[in-house]
Amino acid sequence: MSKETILEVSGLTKAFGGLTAVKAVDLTVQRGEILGVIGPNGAGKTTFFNVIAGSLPPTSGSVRFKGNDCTGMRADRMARLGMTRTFQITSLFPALSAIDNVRAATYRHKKTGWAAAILRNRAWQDEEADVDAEAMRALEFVDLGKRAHVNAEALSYGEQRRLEIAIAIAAKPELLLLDEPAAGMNPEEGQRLVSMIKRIRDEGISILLVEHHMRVVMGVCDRVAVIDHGEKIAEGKPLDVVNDPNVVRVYLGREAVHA
Ligand SMILES: Nc1ncnc2c1ncn2[C@@H]1O[C@H](COP(=O)(O)OP(=O)(O)OP(=O)(O)O)[C@@H](O)[C@H]1O
Repeated sequence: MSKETILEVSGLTKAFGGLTAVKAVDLTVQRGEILGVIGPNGAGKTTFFNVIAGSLPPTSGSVRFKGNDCTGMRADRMARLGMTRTFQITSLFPALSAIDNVRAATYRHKKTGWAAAILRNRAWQDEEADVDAEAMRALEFVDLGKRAHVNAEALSYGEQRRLEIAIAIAAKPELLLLDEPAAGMNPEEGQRLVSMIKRIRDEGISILLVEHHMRVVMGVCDRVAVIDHGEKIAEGKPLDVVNDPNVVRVYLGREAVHA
């Protein structure tokens, strides 16, 4: 593994009974890059993402993060190592404010235990102030600073999706895994998302992005890997990949490659 490599996925395979959704996929993410994984409906993107993120155990293959074998490691342990993922909106607490949603997630990474929380000692108070400041910084980063005290259920769809990202970056990851962040977004929200993802990378966070929307992938990724029927069929710079005959063939008849 080169010293620039932050994530190395080797021979990753996931079978559900007789159906192999991910077939021996190799992939690396270099530190500081935005890598996109695309593919048509049912190609295996979500399964691939969930296996890397520790939400599904692989059938075979390995996932190494910063040189550590973290194959099948639970998401909370991965977060402590520096790799966080976004969850779908369903994981938000609807009746909690945006900032309390971020705080709730941040508590998982706190150093002081429950005893300190009961005693409300100095260490606990210091950490409370840190959590508040970090949560607000994360919200401001995704342009939700002014909506911090609005309940998650009252946020617009696009705002809820940005809140998911705030929750993931509040943990201060070195690698962020984004699960179809543009799903359901209108073009304006998609454009906003693209600049936000670039800003996150400019903070020094590497990004693996699984995404269906070609426009978002083209606008933001340094490199793209294409999955079809669970196999990686192409990999390279976005413009090279969309002109790859294999990719054109896979997308033809299903959706426009440049859409
Ligand atoms: N838990 C599961 N049990 C059985 N089959 C599954 C399961 N999850 C996914 N599959 C199957 O694995 C294949 C890949 O699905 P997956 O959701 O990973 O694709 P995808 O590329 O993310 O698709 P989409 O873009 O539509 O979300 C599909 O044939 C799907 O039906």
